[in-house]
Amino acid sequence: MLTVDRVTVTYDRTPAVRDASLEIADGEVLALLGPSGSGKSTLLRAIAGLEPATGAVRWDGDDLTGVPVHRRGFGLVFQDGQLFPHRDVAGNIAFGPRMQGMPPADRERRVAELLDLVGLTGYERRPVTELSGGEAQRVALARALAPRPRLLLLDEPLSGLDAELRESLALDLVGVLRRAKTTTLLVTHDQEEAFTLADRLAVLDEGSVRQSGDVVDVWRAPADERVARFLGVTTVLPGEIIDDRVRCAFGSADVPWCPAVAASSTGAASSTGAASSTGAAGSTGAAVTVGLRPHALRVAADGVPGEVVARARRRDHTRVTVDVSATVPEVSTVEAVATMSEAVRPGDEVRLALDPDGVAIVG
Ligand SMILES: Nc1ncnc2c1ncn2[C@@H]1O[C@H](COP(=O)(O)OP(=O)(O)OP(=O)(O)O)[C@@H](O)[C@H]1O
Repeated sequence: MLTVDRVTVTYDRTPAVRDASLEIADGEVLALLGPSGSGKSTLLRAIAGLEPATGAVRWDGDDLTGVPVHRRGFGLVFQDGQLFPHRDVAGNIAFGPRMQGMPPADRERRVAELLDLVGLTGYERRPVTELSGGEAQRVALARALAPRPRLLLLDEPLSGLDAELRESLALDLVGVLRRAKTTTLLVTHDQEEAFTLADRLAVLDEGSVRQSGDVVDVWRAPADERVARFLGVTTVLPGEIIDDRVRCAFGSADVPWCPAVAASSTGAASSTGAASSTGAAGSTGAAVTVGLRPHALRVAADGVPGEVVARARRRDHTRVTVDVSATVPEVSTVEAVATMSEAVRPGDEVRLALDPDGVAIVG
């Protein structure tokens, strides 16, 4: 298990990482997510031993302060793979095992095993200068995994690739990490990548870890508005928990996962009701802050009325900005979605229905 205990990294007296603490259990993938400049790479480099830091980095309780990079047993993959250009694919992958003193026949077997794992069987003799960007990143991953690191550190491993390749390689990477069962820290600024690959998330902002936890828990219950907005929430408004449901100006939704649901329960068994009825007699409403992602508000036949002020086509839906100030004065405009087939234009009157899937409870 990796333990990062109050790590601080300072450049020219300005802390780039402040008092950061996190843990990664064996076999788990943790995504370190945060905006550009939030300190993600700096923290990864401190864990690797590439950056002087205060605080402690421990593996299974052993303090690694003073342990040089190559003796930590960690594998590293950066954005641009950084393969050895003068070695072929096999030469790159066999490098770590050779340094560990593995005999040639075993090395050859290990190289073949890893090429199979990353889907590049038969690539042994290819010069790395002739690989595509995606192939090069696969080789970089195979090279990092070859010495069987106890921790894999991935710093934006897919961000140099185009969108389509990125998406397919992210799915491949999930398979590779699951099969290799390697404990992994993944640095990314891309939420989708974090969601595809990680078991847990840590959100870094201005050098501090704002929140960490199970991916879905953090997604549904961001710790504050800043984290919520970073995780795709575009509308924040007041709400109330009544029974198992959250109610806000756009309607109500089942949120059985919300801690405030348990807190507001009067103890009476409350089955998950069907309709958005008002609270049962005796139930008390607990005030909460509701966060809505664009897909929480869908253009529909019924719902809160508003006027479309902007529209942008996306790959699989249409994103609309809707002025709802006449009906929901606390939020003047909201981001919402329409299907591709709905011909929605600026100036159109639409209605917005609440989709529970895009609802978060903030704080
Ligand atoms: N070697 C350095 N010397 C001085 N300042 C640095 C150095 N490396 C990083 N910084 C500063 O530390 C802060 C955190 O940088 P870092 O690269 O860790 O952020 P990041 O979250 O990884 O960003 P990005 O997603 O853009 O890569 C930034 O303000 C950056 O300018």
